[in-house]
Amino acid sequence: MKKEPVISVRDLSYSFEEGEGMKEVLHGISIDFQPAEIVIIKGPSGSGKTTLLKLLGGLRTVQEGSIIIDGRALEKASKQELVAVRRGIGFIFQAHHLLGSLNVTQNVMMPLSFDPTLNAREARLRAEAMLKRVGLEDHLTKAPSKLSGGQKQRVAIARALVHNPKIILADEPTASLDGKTGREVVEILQKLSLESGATILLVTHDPRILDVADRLITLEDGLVCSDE
Ligand SMILES: Nc1ncnc2c1ncn2[C@@H]1O[C@H](COP(=O)(O)OP(=O)(O)OP(=O)(O)O)[C@@H](O)[C@H]1O
Repeated sequence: MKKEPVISVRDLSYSFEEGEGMKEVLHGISIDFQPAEIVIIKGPSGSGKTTLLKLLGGLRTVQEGSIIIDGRALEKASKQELVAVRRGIGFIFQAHHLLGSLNVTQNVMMPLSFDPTLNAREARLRAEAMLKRVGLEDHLTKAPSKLSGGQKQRVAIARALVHNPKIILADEPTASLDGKTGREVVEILQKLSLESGATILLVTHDPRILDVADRLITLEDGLVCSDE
């Protein structure tokens, strides 16, 4: 039996305003992503990787074509539905966007604040358990500014995964890290996705982490030029 894709993209095009006109940067992309797949999206600078990831995460509006996530078409979704889609996704970005005014555990608790079934104590215990899984049990009450780059990125991973998302979108998660630390961060991500069955889409230029992928997609000039 064929599995239902978690994300289905059809004939997706996207343009940015440029001067008086528009510049198309994605030209009719069609791809399916399956449950529990780890997919790396690579390609030259400017090929449209980040734009694609942002569209998939509901962070940009679909202009042309279709994106279906868990049966819901983003191009037809209301603002409220888009918020619900975004909350079901774990985002990890190069600049990890940790809040400096909150400690490590409080940062990881943030996505749980939308879950009405959890009280604050349960949310804290969940966040602490997640931080333990990424090896940060000794840093629970520290300010993010007191952590190394690799540790901050592990906090960002814990925060992205604490609400058990089915989809994790990561944009250059190892870009600011040295080779060894970058590798560790990606291996943690891989281990956690194997445990939870989440689909991971990871945009990267980092050749050292390509082997964690089940599937490698190359974008060039806004088109999928290989998918293997
Ligand atoms: N906010 C924006 N306004 C106008 N043009 C943009 C904007 N963001 C991206 N672009 C253009 O869209 C194209 C695709 O950009 P995108 O960031 O998706 O590429 P990328 O493959 O992720 O690049 P990189 O590897 O350098 O991050 C580029 O030509 C870029 O200049």
